[in-house]
Amino acid sequence: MTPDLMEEGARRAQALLAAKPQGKTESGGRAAGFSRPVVHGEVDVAHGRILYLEDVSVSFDGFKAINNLSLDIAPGELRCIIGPNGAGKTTMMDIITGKTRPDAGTVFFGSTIDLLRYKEAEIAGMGIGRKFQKPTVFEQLTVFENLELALKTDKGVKASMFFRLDSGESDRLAEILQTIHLADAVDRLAGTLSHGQKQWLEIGMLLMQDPKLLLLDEPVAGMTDEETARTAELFLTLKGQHSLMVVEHDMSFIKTISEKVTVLHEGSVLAEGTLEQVQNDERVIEVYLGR
Ligand SMILES: Nc1ncnc2c1ncn2[C@@H]1O[C@H](COP(=O)(O)OP(=O)(O)OP(=O)(O)O)[C@@H](O)[C@H]1O
Repeated sequence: MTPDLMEEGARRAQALLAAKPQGKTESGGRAAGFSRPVVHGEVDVAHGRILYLEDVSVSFDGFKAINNLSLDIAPGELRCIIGPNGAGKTTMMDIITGKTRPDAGTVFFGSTIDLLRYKEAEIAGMGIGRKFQKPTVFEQLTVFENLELALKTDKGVKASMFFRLDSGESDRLAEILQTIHLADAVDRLAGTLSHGQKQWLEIGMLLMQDPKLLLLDEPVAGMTDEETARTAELFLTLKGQHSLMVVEHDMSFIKTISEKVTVLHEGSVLAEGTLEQVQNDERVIEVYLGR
């Protein structure tokens, strides 16, 4: 989530809390920003690509963090991105989401939307959802309220306080609760959830906005084995309905979910293929897997 969206979401959560008498809660000092204008338009995927990067480069103080990077993702694909520390994985996501502007190259959403012409919040509104490594949920709100908050469009704080879900939205919320394995925890304060459950809740908040493309940064870091297995299940459910780009270091998790894996190294694609293919690639073994 972008910083401005985080602030906006936090403002709304505060307004909701002020309207709802309750005991003291800990927020953990974090705030997510899921209430933002959802400007869903059609994304033209007729050419078989929902995301397309070509010859993208960016330098920080003369250091090329992304170096002529070209990559594309098919609609409904679940793509895993791996690579050593500093390979440029986060920077690539920053470029896709408009947080970082590249010095050169092309970044398209579908075949007609030039993402480099849009700001971070606009890109989020087009249906590109991003999940950072640490969970950012509103800890002092319930699971239900977090999901509800994620649906509220940019109606201003007052309007959002009186926001009511229509029946279609209620159905969607119930469906997402099942998908993220939190149907039994709907009334629990998010702050009382386990780390894995918070991660799922945040994914649920993104899903409430029906993103076309989800970027997920190390989603299973810090999870128990059981939570990791459930997250794999979750991603396999989401694949097809959404396109997913998952950055992970956990190879057994990748093995469970992956079809195509892209290996980044020094800001470029080093190898691409099935996990087995990239694991047997000498260059990959040298720079990453064999270390
Ligand atoms: N804003 C910045 N200013 C200077 N250097 C940066 C900046 N952002 C990234 N870098 C550098 O660019 C390189 C790529 O960083 P990036 O965080 O994208 O790698 P990564 O593949 O996500 O690594 P990790 O697996 O450790 O998260 C690193 O050498 C990093 O230090």
